[in-house]
Amino acid sequence: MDTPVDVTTTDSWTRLAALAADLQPDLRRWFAEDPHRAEQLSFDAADLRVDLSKNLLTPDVIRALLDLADEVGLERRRDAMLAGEKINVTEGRSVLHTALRRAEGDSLVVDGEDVVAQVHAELAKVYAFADQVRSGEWTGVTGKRIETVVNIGIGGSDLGPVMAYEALKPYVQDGLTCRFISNIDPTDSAETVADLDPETTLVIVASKTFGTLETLTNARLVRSWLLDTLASRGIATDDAVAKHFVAVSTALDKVADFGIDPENAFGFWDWVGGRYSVDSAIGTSLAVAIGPERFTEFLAGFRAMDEHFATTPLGRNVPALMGLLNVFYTNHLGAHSHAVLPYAQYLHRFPAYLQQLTMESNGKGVRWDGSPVGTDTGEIFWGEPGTNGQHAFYQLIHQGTRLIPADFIAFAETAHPQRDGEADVHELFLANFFAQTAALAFGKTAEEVRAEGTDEAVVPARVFPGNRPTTSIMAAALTPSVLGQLIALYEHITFVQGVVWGIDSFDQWGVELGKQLAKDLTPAVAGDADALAATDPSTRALISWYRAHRS
Ligand SMILES: O=P(O)(O)OC[C@H]1O[C@](O)(CO)[C@@H](O)[C@@H]1O
Repeated sequence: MDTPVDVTTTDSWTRLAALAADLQPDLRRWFAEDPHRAEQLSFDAADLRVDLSKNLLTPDVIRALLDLADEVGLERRRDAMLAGEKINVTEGRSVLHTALRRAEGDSLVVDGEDVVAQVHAELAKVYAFADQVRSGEWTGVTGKRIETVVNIGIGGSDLGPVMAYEALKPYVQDGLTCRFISNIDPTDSAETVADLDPETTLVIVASKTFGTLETLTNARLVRSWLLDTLASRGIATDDAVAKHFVAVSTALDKVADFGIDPENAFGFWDWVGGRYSVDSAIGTSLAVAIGPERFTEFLAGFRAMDEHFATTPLGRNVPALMGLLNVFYTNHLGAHSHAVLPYAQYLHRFPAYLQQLTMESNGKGVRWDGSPVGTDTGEIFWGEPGTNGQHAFYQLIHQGTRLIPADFIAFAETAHPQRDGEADVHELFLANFFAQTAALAFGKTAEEVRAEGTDEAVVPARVFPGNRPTTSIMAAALTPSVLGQLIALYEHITFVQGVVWGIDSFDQWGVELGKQLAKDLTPAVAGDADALAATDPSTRALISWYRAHRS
């Protein structure tokens, strides 16, 4: 195991701290003094156009960030990940989500297995299944074709599939719909199946471990709903589970224990983290919805970004630059959170997806060798689609006291071109996208406010300080390939930050204690007096209050 570099002891870290202390952000002046700024800080990464010029970047800061990458061995660690070295040290695993999108015929041998060949063998099974469902060859017990696919999973087994399904709605086959159940709140499953016909419903139970309480509970609830409803119609249910349930997991033995025929199960591998798995068989619901051809394009998009990340010199390498920049904001300029603002309604679940990707990956307090990190790690990712956010929280980004770097994402084309009189509505939308980053960067001075004849008493309230950093990401259209590119971009940004901080971005031990305690507390919640007595005073009082108030 490599010893992580303590980033705070590097020369470039010290230089960055000094640069940050002396930094007098002035985007108006920086653009005025350098007519090439926009062009020099805009990059192409696969089909994405990424403009970093409205960030608080100076040539000295860029140089120091690139030196930092050097000092922490970013390229070496990237190459180690891509080659399948066991860089997930706390779990002793390789980190090979990039192998999920390697081209057919490529080869990558890890522990004696060609993982790319394994990936394509499993993809072929997923595609054959998707084709059967889409063509109507796969039917339910009464011979009806499938109209609704219900994916039951949580975390990475839910957020990726639901986000991508929502993003790619225009590509979904007519007559097919996907729904998603994740929460153990019984409301989620009850509401989701309430108006479904079990005869035309297919359930995908998606769980890497097949041991997740929420997913298995929901799967049992939906199985009971399906069997009971069929039985109430006088339909024999002997084959119902086989016809209406399939599974995706790395634990195919547990799938069989649940009662799902392993023939109807799609596998993946422990070298894929849950939050990095939407492009594995975990994306089966998406593959059914958009079809194998589009799913292949989705994977090709990831691959194009992987190639950019793997081969582009760091000075033009977009995930590297964005990851390094995020470190600068977090550790040297005091930013705590990061907004992601897609100007695309179809990306409305993208911020939620990124929350798991970035915060489960980089919310760590020790390095991969167990030593404490000497600096802040992890950013709090959040966001909503534009323009909804503009009328809700942008006030704080424009005029608040906190520094909130923001990524704006937009597409040249819309799936729904419409006119409102003379106006092209997509252009009205894009005008907002362009306006917001300009307003955040350049602000409005007191003189400009006064020049509008504003009453002096309210001038301060109407000043926009500007110098609020943004990154603009654009693509021609939100296609399956472009979505894959966007996801891979953020996967690699997350990786870069993790390398700088010296942490294992691929474990998630921080979720375990709560799970364990929930299990331990279940008897107390159900009324076991001894179990209740063993809890702490606050928890005991809360559970007692609950027991006194339940109906
Ligand atoms: O796919 P599984 O094994 O059900 O896990 C679901 C999610 O739970 C977590 O392990 C966190 O508890 C995530 O990392 C994961 O995506």
